[in-house]
Amino acid sequence: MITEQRCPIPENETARLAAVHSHHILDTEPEIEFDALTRVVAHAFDVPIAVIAMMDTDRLWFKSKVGLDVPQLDRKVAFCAHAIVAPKSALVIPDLQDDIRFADNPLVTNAPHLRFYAGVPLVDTTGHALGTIAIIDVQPRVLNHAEQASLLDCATLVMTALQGRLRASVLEQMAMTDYLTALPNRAQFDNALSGAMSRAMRSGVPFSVLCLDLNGFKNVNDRFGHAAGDEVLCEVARRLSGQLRQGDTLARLGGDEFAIVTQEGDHGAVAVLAQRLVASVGQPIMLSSGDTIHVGISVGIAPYRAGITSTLFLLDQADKALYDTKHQNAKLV
Ligand SMILES: Nc1nc2c(ncn2[C@@H]2O[C@H](COP(=O)(O)OP(=O)(O)OP(=O)(O)O)[C@@H](O)[C@H]2O)c(=O)[nH]1
Repeated sequence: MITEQRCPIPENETARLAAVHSHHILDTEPEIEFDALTRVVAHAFDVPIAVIAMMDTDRLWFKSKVGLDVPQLDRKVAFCAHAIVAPKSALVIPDLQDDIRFADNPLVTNAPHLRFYAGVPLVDTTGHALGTIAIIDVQPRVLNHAEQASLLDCATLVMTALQGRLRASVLEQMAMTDYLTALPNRAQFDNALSGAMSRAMRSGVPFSVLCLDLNGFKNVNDRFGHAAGDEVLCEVARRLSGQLRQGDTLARLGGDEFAIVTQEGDHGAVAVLAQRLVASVGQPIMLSSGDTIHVGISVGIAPYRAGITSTLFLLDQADKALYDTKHQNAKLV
């Protein structure tokens, strides 16, 4: 008879899950620092199975594993579900058959007939247990104090690697983001443009590049101050974003210059988009001081054509078109 399996849920489960997800590690590819550690642990403790696992909503997902050939387990049958409810200590079960919580667990009663489990919670700086590092055997075992201390040290090493990974991704995100508007910056725009160019050359997916520059922005700074100028740049960023479709990339290249990679390739359709962008930026902008100001924006368009292989060339074409537009607008004033 198969009994229904239940598992305890930590009190702070919502915050714990948010902490797990903040690491963006679930379903990622294997990484050498975690795989090396599970190999060392399996060897040092002389166990057939060692895992580094993250507890998701209803599954235990293995970031790294030795001796197991499944990518994840149902949370209800995972021993780790019991380990994470007590984040400050190791959970050591010398014989799973002798423990009422696990004696009817299908991993114990059926193949692979597990008998021993020791797991140390992986606790982040806010005290949330993200998962465990665990050793598992098909025979009962005893883990002495020195061995438990070693497994605790291994958990510290895993957390050090996880925090390093998180720091690297935060830094990478910062390096790709404009600090004022939170739009992609020039570096991220270049990546998006290269991606669009590769897709267009490989499978003919069309796209266009737009360069945009505010008109008379210097006056805003001069009349209302730099902080007001910053407010205008943020509002312009919001308005431009509001006109775009998912998959388009809007970036602030610097100062009052913006650029867009749009998946639209038809010149007529892109011209209509440009008109919408100009109209939306041209609406009055209310500053937090209560002042209302008007700024305009000029747009230059360069659609991708077969035979173009350089992103710089395309950007240059859009830039030239922008300055033609600026020149014409200036003559009209
Ligand atoms: N407030 C603010 N101003 C900035 C920022 N970066 C650049 N600027 C200012 O933006 C202005 C850009 O200069 P211009 O391109 O000549 O401004 P413009 O008056 O729009 O000139 P045209 O494009 O010829 O109409 C300069 O005064 C810069 O000091 C920023 O982050 N915040």
